[in-house]
Amino acid sequence: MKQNIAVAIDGPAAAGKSTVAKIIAEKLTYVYIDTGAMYRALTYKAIKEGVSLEEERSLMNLLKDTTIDLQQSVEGQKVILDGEEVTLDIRTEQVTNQVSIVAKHGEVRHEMVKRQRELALKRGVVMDGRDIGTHVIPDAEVKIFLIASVQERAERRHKENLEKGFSSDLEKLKDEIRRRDKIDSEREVSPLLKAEDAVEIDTTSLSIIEVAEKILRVVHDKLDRGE
Ligand SMILES: Nc1ncnc2c1ncn2[C@@H]1O[C@H](COP(=O)(O)OP(=O)(O)O)[C@@H](O)[C@H]1O
Ligand SMILES: Nc1ccn([C@@H]2O[C@H](COP(=O)(O)OP(=O)(O)O)[C@@H](O)[C@H]2O)c(=O)n1
Repeated sequence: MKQNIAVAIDGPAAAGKSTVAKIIAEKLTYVYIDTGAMYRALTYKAIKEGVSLEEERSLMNLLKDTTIDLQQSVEGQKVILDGEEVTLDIRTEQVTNQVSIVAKHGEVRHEMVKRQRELALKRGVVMDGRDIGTHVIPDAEVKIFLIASVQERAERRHKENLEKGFSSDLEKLKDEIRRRDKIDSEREVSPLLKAEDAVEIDTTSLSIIEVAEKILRVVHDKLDRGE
């Protein structure tokens, strides 16, 4: 029976992917890989170095000299950019609102996908993003597509912001989520899409634990069948 499989979790912004991916990885003692953090890290560096986010060539020049490490720690996943921790820096509104522009570029995606596939090679991974089931690990044993209404997703982010002591505007969050979903879904290269063989879960009226339990059930069914 296969014990180390790949679990791919995709879906739009703030659907709950990273929250449940971390829980699933912990329960299975798998490695959690946040692919969004990789696009965010490149976006952060490009903004800091004044590189145009629209210019694919310049971004590729930057990316080829960039290391992005995802480290597991007791406090959660740390994102290390060129040896410096940027875990919190890549979550600012400025990065969030521009990351989808960087993620549109085909060559950037090609390089990121190459790095992500290397991380998934050994299996025993839970990877979340937008194109994991369709493109990064098309042969993932379990594929999940999480969705929730825009209202619910914006409310979740709003609550999260307020809890962190950040200022937050619900209407603005709704607009930003809609805008990012649109760019991610309409881009030419590996857009946000449910894989044909993915299990879709609408998390709008489900708790975090309920979502995690549903996914774990799919994983255990797969492991029990030994496929
Ligand atoms: N099922 C759920 N019910 C309520 N809140 C949730 C649920 N899933 C996630 N959240 C909260 O919503 C916010 C966004 O979740 P996150 O995992 O960051 O989404 P994503 O990785 O898809 O962008 C977080 O504050 C998280 O705690
Ligand atoms: N596999 C992935 C992961 C993220 N991304 C891009 O990176 C952005 C940030 O991803 P994220 O997972 O950190 O976003 P949140 O949903 O957590 O806000 C997305 O909006 C996409 O533009 C992508 O294109 N492909």
